[in-house]
Amino acid sequence: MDYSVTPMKLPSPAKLNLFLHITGQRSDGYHDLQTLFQLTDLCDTLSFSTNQQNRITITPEIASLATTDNLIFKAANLLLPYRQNDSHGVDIVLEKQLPMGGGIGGGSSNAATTLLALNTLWQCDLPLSKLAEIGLNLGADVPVFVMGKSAFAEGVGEQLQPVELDTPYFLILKPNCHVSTGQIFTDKHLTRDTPPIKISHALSLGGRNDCLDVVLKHNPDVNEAYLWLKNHGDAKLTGTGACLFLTFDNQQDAERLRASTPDKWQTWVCQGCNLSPTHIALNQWIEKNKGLLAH
Ligand SMILES: C[C@](O)(CO)[C@H](O)COP(=O)(O)OP(=O)(O)OC[C@H]1O[C@@H](n2ccc(N)nc2=O)[C@H](O)[C@@H]1O
Ligand SMILES: Nc1ncnc2c1ncn2[C@@H]1O[C@H](COP(=O)(O)OP(=O)(O)OP(=O)(O)O)[C@@H](O)[C@H]1O
Repeated sequence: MDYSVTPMKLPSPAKLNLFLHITGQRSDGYHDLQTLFQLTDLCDTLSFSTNQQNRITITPEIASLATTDNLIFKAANLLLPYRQNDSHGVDIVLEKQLPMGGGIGGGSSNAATTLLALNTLWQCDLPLSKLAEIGLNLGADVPVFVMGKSAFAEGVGEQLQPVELDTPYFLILKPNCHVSTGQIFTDKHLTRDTPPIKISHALSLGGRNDCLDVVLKHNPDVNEAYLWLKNHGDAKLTGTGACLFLTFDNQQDAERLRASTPDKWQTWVCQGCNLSPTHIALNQWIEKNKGLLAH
């Protein structure tokens, strides 16, 4: 079976952590979290074409990131043992829009999109739960993108309960710095003892992020952007940053504030969604190519 005539083009969305509580630290050093993941329609795009040469390529290269370190490459390699059509490799074209290391999960999302695409193209036919388990080896945020639904998450982010959230608009702002997730999680002043809450409370919570104070302390640029955004509403940090966001009922208000944001910061306006754009596009591709898949 050669699918190369029908490249599969899939969006790879960003997530926001609407709140992030750290409820404890495990013996392996990792932290137990409770968080509300909202998927968004702000996306990278990945195009997958199978090849007969058994090679995995990614173009264009991401500057200062070796292909072997790219989570897309790692995800494809983790799926290789499950491939049913042995001679097939894949050529992947990445259109990157999501800022890297910004707390919106771009790398994790790219990995999840790759697992989902190749699960079909390589006819692995693994259930989503198995793909999520494989993806967890690449990062704590991969499972939510594999499962493809906005969700309340516990553990390190892998214990997921899908939720139906409002779908407001967001202004996302990226300060001009990179926040090291490892540095934030090793700071001795990090809040690590927030009492666990029940999912029934999670949807009505204000939206505190336990990493905020430590992130602001280490990163003056995030602090400056946070103070600016706070003048315009209930500014929040996603993940361990650096990205900050504000919520809006309508797109016009979000765009208006975006237009007045100082040029030195990158900004995006997007909308929350409950179902991942990746899954919607993948299902459409499968529907359209049913005939091919049946062979
Ligand atoms: C903060 C979140 O963005 C919330 O969605 C994620 O939990 C972060 O997930 P991630 O970027 O995939 O993080 P990883 O690359 O797995 O971890 C980077 C480092 O952060 C620390 N880390 C990460 C996640 C976690 N629950 N506890 C931790 O202590 C670990 O020292 C780890 O070595
Ligand atoms: N395809 C990829 N896209 C982006 N980053 C990648 C990719 N592959 C590997 N990486 C590496 O992973 C790091 C984290 O990327 P990512 O964009 O997921 O961070 P993040 O938004 O902070 O995620 P999180 O919220 O999960 O912490 C990057 O700094 C980069 O070195």
